[in-house]
Amino acid sequence: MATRMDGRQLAGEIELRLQATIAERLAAVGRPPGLAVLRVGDDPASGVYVANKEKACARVGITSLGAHLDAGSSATEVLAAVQQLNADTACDGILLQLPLPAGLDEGPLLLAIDPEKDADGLHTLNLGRLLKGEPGPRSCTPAGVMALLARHGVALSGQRAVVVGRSILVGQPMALMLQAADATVSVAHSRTPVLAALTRQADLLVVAAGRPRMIGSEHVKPGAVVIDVGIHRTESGLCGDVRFEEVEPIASAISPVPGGVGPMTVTMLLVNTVVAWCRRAGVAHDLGDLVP
Ligand SMILES: Nc1nc(=O)c2c([nH]1)NC[C@@H]1CN(c3ccc(C(=O)N[C@@H](CCC(=O)O)C(=O)O)cc3)C=[N+]21
Repeated sequence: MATRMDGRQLAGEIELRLQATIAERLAAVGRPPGLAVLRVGDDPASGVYVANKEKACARVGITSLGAHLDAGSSATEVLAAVQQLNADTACDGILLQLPLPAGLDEGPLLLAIDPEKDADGLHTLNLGRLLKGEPGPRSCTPAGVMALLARHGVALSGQRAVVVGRSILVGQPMALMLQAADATVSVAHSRTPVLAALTRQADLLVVAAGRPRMIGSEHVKPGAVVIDVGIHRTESGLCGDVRFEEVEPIASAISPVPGGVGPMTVTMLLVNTVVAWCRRAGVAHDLGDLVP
């Protein structure tokens, strides 16, 4: 039976660290950290995530500077909101909640975010920093996966890792972070021939394909570590990209949905915000084990 990789537990522990980091530096900086979640329209799933992020901010002492524009907003209006947050000295982190309503192109809007306030790590400059191994905010979901692996003592050097999914949000930065940790990484996607033949070679399997319950026992080498990044709302509740009940008996460790990667994503967003707050104030932080 596999070890369950409990993201809620680890997220809670990191939140305690953030709380202490903030409290110890509050006098030196002179104001609390601020995180703006910029939401456009009313995607119902986004509503839940935004609410989770705001609650987490309140727990650790980050001020939420939420901005909610209506679904019919023009690109110019969203851009103006981003620029206002860039200029706001009380704002250390900006997250543009995706997906945007149809008709709004996320590309130029993500590029408009001040890279030093890019709490999501999705700006081209920060993706480039990751590619080159330079410090900077890292994409929250893959950074959360790395923290979960470290916490469970999963050694990556010399291991074969397979990432299923090649999105800019998760798959691509995940592959780069695993390579930086000396894993040998393959990236599979919807056009990969004989997916199971590849995934069965993996010592570490990270599934971020966005297809409910697509990965089963036939895809997994006995003893592998399996990370499920998917989250889907179905009639029978939340599920991931992995058939948990099928894979758990053969894996050595597995992250559940919910309670695995999701809470870690939120926590890494807070970490990026607190690190940016320290950097902008010229104060040292103690979170270097979580983001470079
Ligand atoms: N710019 C941007 N950055 C994101 O990081 C981003 C985004 N847009 N758009 C949507 C996705 C999705 N996402 C999640 C965050 C938290 C949970 C989370 O807290 N999940 C809990 C349960 C949540 C529930 O109960 O519904 C868990 O897995 O245990 C899930 C998913 C961030 N995303």
